[in-house]
Amino acid sequence: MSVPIVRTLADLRSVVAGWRKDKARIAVVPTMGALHEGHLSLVRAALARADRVIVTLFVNPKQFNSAADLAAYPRTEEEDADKLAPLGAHLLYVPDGSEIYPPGFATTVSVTGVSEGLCGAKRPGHFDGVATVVAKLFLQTGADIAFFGEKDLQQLHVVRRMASDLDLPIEIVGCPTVREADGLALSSRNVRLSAGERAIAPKLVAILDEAARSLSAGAPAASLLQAANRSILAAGFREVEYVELRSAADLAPLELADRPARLLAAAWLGQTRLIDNVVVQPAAE
Ligand SMILES: Nc1ncnc2c1ncn2[C@@H]1O[C@H](COP(=O)(O)OP(=O)(O)OP(=O)(O)O)[C@@H](O)[C@H]1O
Ligand SMILES: CC(C)(CO)[C@@H](O)C(=O)[O-]
Ligand code: BAL
Repeated sequence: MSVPIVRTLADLRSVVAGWRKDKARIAVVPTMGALHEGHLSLVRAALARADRVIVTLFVNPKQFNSAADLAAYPRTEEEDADKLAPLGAHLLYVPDGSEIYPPGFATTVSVTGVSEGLCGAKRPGHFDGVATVVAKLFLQTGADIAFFGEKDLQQLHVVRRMASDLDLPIEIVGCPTVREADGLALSSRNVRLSAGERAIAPKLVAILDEAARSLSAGAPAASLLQAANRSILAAGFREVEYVELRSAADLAPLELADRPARLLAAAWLGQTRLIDNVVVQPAAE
């Protein structure tokens, strides 16, 4: 069994119209391909909540911050389709670039507030690119429910805000981060890590986990986050972009883990930028 692939909006709409006649509940799982177990976990979650699951594969130029990163982004469409088929995903939508950004395209969806800070501060325009393409994918698929990974936690919050602000009739579901046995969060860009870098990479989450435990024990964030920053550099990362404690509800900055929180970080390992985040249990009163 293979998964059917459609490349045009007209074909997508004709498939979806048939499903709608049957009153099917439709899910979408947006991706940029190079699928791994993290993506597949989203597809499984979608299959459990919907009658039909569309996986989208579009390497969105508007969300990249460098031409080199865009050019180097892994593209493995055939293998991706092979991975999806046994799961039972119903459709792979691989839009031609002109289906997403036709000539003259001039609209940007821009979410303020939650897009600012963290990755938003380091990747100017990134979340505008994400919000714009996700809005289009929601409208093109007409899905009832969409699945996103918590590995990209700020992205999940941006998408939730966008869907709510624009009254898009779609439920947004966040799914837990899938990790390698040593803790490293699965990510399509991990293939770029050298063997030496791969050995260092899981130290990011280990340092975050240890800091999260101290925060849950009531330690104030400021000095702890500085120490975590130094530990990440000492582990062999080249640069730390941020290590921040944020409220789990809305990603507002926190100085103490006095409510459910997340500890988020982004750091460069050689030429690869890794992001991760961990749950921080609130400190007891
Ligand atoms: N390890 C993971 N666990 C759960 N979901 C994940 C994981 N990695 C990615 N996802 C989710 O898969 C969806 C598509 O992400 P994307 O295609 O960008 O993959 P990626 O691995 O995050 O790649 P990269 O960050 O290198 O671009 C997003 O909702 C993302 O949060
Ligand atoms: C949501 C997304 C598919 C939009 O291009 C991308 O940002 C991603 O893969 O996380
Ligand atoms: N997973 C988020 C996509 C990006 O880094 O552009």
